[in-house]
Amino acid sequence: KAPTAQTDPPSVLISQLFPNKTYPKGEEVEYKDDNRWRTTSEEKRHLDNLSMHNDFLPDYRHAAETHRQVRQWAQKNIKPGQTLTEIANGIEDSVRRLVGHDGLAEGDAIVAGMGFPTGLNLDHIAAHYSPNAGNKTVLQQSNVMKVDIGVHVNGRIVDSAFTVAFDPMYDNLLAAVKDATNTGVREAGIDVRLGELGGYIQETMESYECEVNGKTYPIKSIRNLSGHTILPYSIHGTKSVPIVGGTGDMTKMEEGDVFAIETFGSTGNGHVHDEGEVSHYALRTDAPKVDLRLSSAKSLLNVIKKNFSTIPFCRRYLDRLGQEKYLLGLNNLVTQGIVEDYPPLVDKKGSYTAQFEHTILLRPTVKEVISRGDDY
Ligand SMILES: O=S(=O)(c1cccs1)N(Cc1ccc(F)cc1)Cc1ncn[nH]1
Ligand SMILES: [Mn+2]
Ligand SMILES: [Mn+2]
Ligand SMILES: [Mn+2]
Repeated sequence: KAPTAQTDPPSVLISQLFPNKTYPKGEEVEYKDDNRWRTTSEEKRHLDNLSMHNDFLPDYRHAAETHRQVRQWAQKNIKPGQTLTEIANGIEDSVRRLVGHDGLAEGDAIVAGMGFPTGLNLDHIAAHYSPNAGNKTVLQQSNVMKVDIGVHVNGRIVDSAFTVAFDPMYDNLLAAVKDATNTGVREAGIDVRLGELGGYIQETMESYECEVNGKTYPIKSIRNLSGHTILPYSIHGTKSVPIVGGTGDMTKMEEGDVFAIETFGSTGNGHVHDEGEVSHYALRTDAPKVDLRLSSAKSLLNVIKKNFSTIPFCRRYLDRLGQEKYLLGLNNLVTQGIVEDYPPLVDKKGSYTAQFEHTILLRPTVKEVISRGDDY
C-alpha cells in the first residue's frame, strides 16, 4: 500500500504523496488595481489553462512541495555543533530522495534534483557559499546562517531561502528581512516597475534596527544584491529586482515572468564583494564554441553537460560523480568563459546578514507564490 505520509527524516517520494500530479498550489494572490480584472477574465483564464502554460505548473508545484518538506525538516534538525558538510548533505540527500533520482534519465533532459548548490552562508557571508570537500566548519550558537535551497523538476527551478539563528538577539534582523521580502512579494505584479519595488523593499527593511552584542545597528538593504527572473534551466534570467530605491529601473514585470524575490539585510556596509574559495559554478547559456587544448577540461565539460546542463553545480557534486583532480580543468573552463564561477558574496568581516527568498509566478490570472509555506 502506497505511503500517505512523509517520514522523519523525509524519504517518501512527493509524487507518491500526490498521485496524478495533484501537487498543492502555492499561495494565489489577486493582482491589484489596474490588473484586478485578470482574476475573472475569460481570455486570461483560458490562457492560464492552455497546455503550454499548464504543463510546467505541476513541475513548479512538485519542486515547491519538495522544497517545503525538506526545509521544514532542516529547520527542525539544524543545530550548533553540526558541520556545514553534514547539513548540506542532509538537505541534498533529502531533496534527491523526495524528488526522484538525480541526474539524467537515459537520453532525456535531466529529470529532477538540486536546482543549485545548497547555500549555507554564515554571518557576513550573504550568498553563494557551499562547503567544498574537506570543509570542517562547525555551525556555532552565535552564527546567523542563510540557507538557500534550489529544487528543480524538468528544469523548473524553485529558489527559496530562509535564515537560521539560535541567539534571540538577531530576532529584529531576521524580522526586518522577512518583512522586506514579504513587501516585495506583496507589491510584485504585472506592469509593476522593478525600481519601484526596490524602493518599497528598502523602506520596509530600513525601518528596523537591531542590537547585537550590546551595540545598536540600523539594518541596511544590501544595495548590490537583487532578486531575479528564473528561466527553464537558468537560475538568473534577464531582469533583476533591486532591493534599494533610486535605481530608476523602469523595466516592468510581465505576464508569464517567474521571479525570485529575495532581500538581504546587513549590520555592515550594506554592500557585498566577491571573496573566498569558489564552490558555485554553472555552464554559461551563451558559452562560446572553443576548441579546448586541455583534455581534462574537455572530459570535464562533457560531465557537466551530461549531469547539469546549465543548472548550477558545486565541487561536491563533481566529487559525488567520482570526478577527481578536476580543479585545473574547471578553472580552465572558467577562464575560457565556458563555465561561470560564482564566488562567495560577503559584507565586511564582523557584520551579520540575513536573507529570505520566495519564487513567484506571474500567471495570466493570479500571482502564485509557489514556495510559500506555513513557515515563511
Ligand atoms: O546572485 S545571482 O547570481 C543573481 C542575482 C540577480 C541576477 S543574477 N543569483 C543567481 C544564482 C547564481 C548561482 C547559483 F548557484 C544560484 C543562483 C541569485 C541567487 N543566488 C542564490 N539564490 N539566488
Ligand atoms: Mn536563492
Ligand atoms: Mn535567487
Ligand atoms: Mn566570474
